[in-house]
Amino acid sequence: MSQPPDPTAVPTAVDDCFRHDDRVLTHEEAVALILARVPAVAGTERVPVEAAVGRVLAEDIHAPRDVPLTDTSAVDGWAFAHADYAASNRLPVSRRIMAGRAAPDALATGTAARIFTGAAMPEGADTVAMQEDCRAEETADGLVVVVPPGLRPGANRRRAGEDLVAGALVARAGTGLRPQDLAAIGSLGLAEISVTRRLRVALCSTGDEIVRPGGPIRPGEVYDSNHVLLASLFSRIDADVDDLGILPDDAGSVRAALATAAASHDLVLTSGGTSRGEGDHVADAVDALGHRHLWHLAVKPGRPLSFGQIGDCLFLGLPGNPVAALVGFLLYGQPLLARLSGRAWRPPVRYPLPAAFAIPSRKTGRREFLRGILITRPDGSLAVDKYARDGSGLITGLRAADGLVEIPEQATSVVEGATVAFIPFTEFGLPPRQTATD
Ligand SMILES: Nc1nc2c(c(=O)[nH]1)N[C@H]1C(S)=C(S)[C@@H](COP(=O)(O)OP(=O)(O)OC[C@H]3O[C@@H](n4cnc5c(N)ncnc54)[C@H](O)[C@@H]3O)O[C@H]1N2
Ligand code: MOO
Repeated sequence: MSQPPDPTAVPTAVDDCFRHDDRVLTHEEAVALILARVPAVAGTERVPVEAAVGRVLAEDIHAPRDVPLTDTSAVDGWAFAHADYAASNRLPVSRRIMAGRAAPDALATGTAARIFTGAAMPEGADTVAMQEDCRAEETADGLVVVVPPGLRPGANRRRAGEDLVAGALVARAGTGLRPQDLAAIGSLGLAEISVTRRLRVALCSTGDEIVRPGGPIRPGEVYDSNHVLLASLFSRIDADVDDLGILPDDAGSVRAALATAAASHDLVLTSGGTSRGEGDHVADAVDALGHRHLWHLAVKPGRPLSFGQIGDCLFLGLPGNPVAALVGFLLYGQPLLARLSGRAWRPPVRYPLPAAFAIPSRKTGRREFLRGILITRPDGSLAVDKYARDGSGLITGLRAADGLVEIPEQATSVVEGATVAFIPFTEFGLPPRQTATD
């Protein structure tokens, strides 16, 4: 059993008010502690805008000009001054304006311009009629367009700057860049932006019983599914990941591996070896080399999750049970990684849904995250069921689930039909379930 660390070993940068040596933290306390403790890495780099998805913006971006640059037509049709149309809905066509041409001269009063989607509106025109609604007539004096009544002033016109106004703050430093953010930045004409540097993460599994897939397995051994899980999660995250392999249940080896890893990484992430078994040396190694800021949560699964630091390198120790490893990563690893990469973080959205299950009685005092399966009821409304078996070793339940159902600490039971909080896995950036069923 690990002892609380010597307070004198606390790094000077660490604020002692966050020490929680002698009690189990709640979910909220643990997230708050992680957010308070984790500094953003220093260092930025410039990258092409189209290669920046998932990166964290390191500069504020202002619009250097209006988008769109000028008033443009939103449809193929005819452009005119609404005042002229109000006087007569038969307008001689005086010109033709294609998209991509320089801003045309002012439109002659009392006439219409043939115009196409995206073309700059001529000065004097403020309204566009869709071609499907109009009739073009050849007359002795040339082409005339007959526009139906009822068009409001400004119809089918896109205003200059209606998407982004020159000078506006388009994206703040700390934004996690999505394709639509990059489209906005591209619309400003920027080809490169500054982003925070990629994180350096070391990943390792622990335990003498763990073996890597691809080789033989003997009785008592377990294939290293957590490595597959975590490596896959990191493939979607802006980080360079080093695989440290499997640490044996040997105190000296674990300590040496963690010390070496901490010297060259921003984060060491382990799975297994966090609880109090005799072969569980990870926590002791972190205590000896650095400091644990939290261990033991009033949360199921994930109770023995630990978080700390070795020098400037952060440490997150996920429990070995695969369900606890994933839930721990999503609930605590994600805010940690967000903060470390300088990205703004918000708690995942909880959707209130009726429970399609019941829990007649439960142990209070800990928050529980169940595997939740969305179901559509006969009346078409949504509800959430729970995966039938709660075991923390069941990867099957993680695969069947669409997300997590959060049961609060004080709940003594859950009644079928009661509203529960459902967090879709998509809230954590995971893809939706797409299991082939036939
Ligand atoms: N006496 C107590 N025993 C346990 C406690 C406790 O508080 N007191 N907590 C239980 C809980 S909750 C969990 S979760 C586990 C976590 O234990 P560890 O983090 O120390 O993990 P291990 O003991 O190494 O392994 C637990 C379980 O997970 C399997 N495992 C481990 N690594 C992997 C991997 N890379 N891939 C797949 N599966 C893995 C391992 O074989 C074990 O079955 O402790 C409880 N016990
Ligand atoms: O983290 Mo353990 O059950 O809570 O698997």
